[in-house]
Parts: sequence; structure tokens; C-alpha cells
Amino acid sequence: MSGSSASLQPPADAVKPVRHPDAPAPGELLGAHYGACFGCGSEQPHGLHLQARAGEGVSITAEFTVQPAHQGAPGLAHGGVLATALDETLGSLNWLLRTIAVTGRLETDFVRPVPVGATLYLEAEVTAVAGRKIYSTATGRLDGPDGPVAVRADALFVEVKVDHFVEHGREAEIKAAMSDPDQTRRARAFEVNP
Ligand SMILES: CCCCCCCCCC(=O)SCCNC(=O)CCNC(=O)[C@H](O)C(C)(C)COP(=O)(O)OP(=O)(O)OC[C@H]1O[C@@H](n2cnc3c(N)ncnc32)[C@H](O)[C@@H]1OP(=O)(O)O
Repeated sequence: MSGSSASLQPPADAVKPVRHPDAPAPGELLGAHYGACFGCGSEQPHGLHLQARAGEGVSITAEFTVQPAHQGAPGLAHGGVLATALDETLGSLNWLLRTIAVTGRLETDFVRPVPVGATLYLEAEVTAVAGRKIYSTATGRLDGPDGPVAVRADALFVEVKVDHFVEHGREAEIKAAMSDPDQTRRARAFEVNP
């Protein structure tokens, strides 16, 4: 069964997403937006270490290999971890728009069990934008980019200002991220679409 809820259907005045002129070229690895991110950061020993690449238009591909630390049932990935992989891939799309946005809603279909050791091949695209609302969709496949669908998701991201993180985040982590020597990571966290 699938079909997302009404709040994930773009309104009539929604427009097509526009890839930012400075978006990374198709095929380029995005790298982590934050070293301590559970989805993509290299500093999280049990994180997903998800690797995302820019695609054509406003699309992303990503890979995530399920580790023993990601189990729910014996030998199988935890559903929340799979949702994280989808969320992280969808969140990466915003870098192609050069918009800072956070997940407002994420609806996930779990179609097939995903074993430990399996690599999930994810693809995601922005389908529409309406004001601050960014509509997107993602799938995760097994056995290769054209393999059977194991998970899929529809999402609504909401554009926020950098103040969102300053107001709600912890000061120490905010300061560390703001002084990250990696200019691209700093920009991904704190630059808005001009
Ligand atoms: C910097 C790089 C970051 C990359 C991160 C990648 C990691 C993956 C992404 C994440 O996991 S982000 C972390 C998880 N998400 C959050 O912590 C967000 C927590 N929620 C909030 O902070 C606020 O609820 C939110 C910013 C999403 C919205 O609050 P606002 O006060 O800014 O907006 P508002 O409530 O006025 O809603 C704006 C529009 O979005 C709609 N909306 C908001 N939340 C919604 C929702 N949950 N479902 C449906 N629609 C929603 C809302 O109806 C409205 O539509 P209209 O403009 O048509 O009236």
C-alpha cells in the first residue's frame, strides 16, 4: 500500500524546483554537511555514513550500507534507521536549491526487509516548491540502483533561517559548526539562497 497524505500533495500554486547555478555538478560527491551528523558525518562511529551525490536537476543519489549497529530484528535493519537514510538523502536535496530547510513531515513505506550488510541505493528528487514548503520523494533499492524497492518516502521540508539552529541548537555545537574550517560544510549549514 502507498499514497501520501493530503499535506504532502503540493498546492495548486506550487512551482517546479530550480537547481541553483552553483549546485555541485551531476556525479559530484556532496560530502558530509556536518561531521557529527548521524546520517552522513564521519565522526559518528555508529552513524550511517551515507554518501550522497548530486544528480541531474534537483535530484540526489546516495548509498548506505547497513551495519550490525543498525539492527532492529536480528540480522535486519531497524525501520527508524531506514527512515533516517531517507531523511538524510531528502535533506541533501536542499543543498542543490541552496536553501536551508528542515523536515516537517516524512512518510515512509517499508516494502522489503533490508538485511545487515546490504547496501541501500537511494534516489531522491524535489518535485515542487510552494513558498517555504519543499516537496520531495525518495526510494531505496536493494542489489543495485535498478534493484527492487525496499523503502520509499514522501516528505515536506520547510525552509528556515539560520536562527532556527542558533535558537534551538546547543551553543557549543553551533559554535563548532560555525567555525568549521571546511568552507563548503559551513556554507551548507548556514548559507541561504540569495
Ligand atoms: C543545514 C543542513 C541541514 C541538513 C539536515 C539533513 C538532515 C535531515 C533533515 C532533518 O532531519 S531536520 C530535523 C528534523 N526536523 C525538525 O527538527 C523540524 C522541527 N519542526 C520545526 O522546527 C517546525 O515545525 C517547522 C520549521 C518545520 C515549521 O515551523 P514554522 O513555524 O517555521 O512554520 P509553520 O508552522 O508556519 O509552517 C509553514 C508551512 O509549512 C506547513 N507545515 C509545517 N509543518 C508541517 C507538517 N509537519 N506537515 C504538513 N505541513 C507542515 C504549514 O502548514 C505551513 O503551510 P502554509 O504556508 O501553507 O500555511
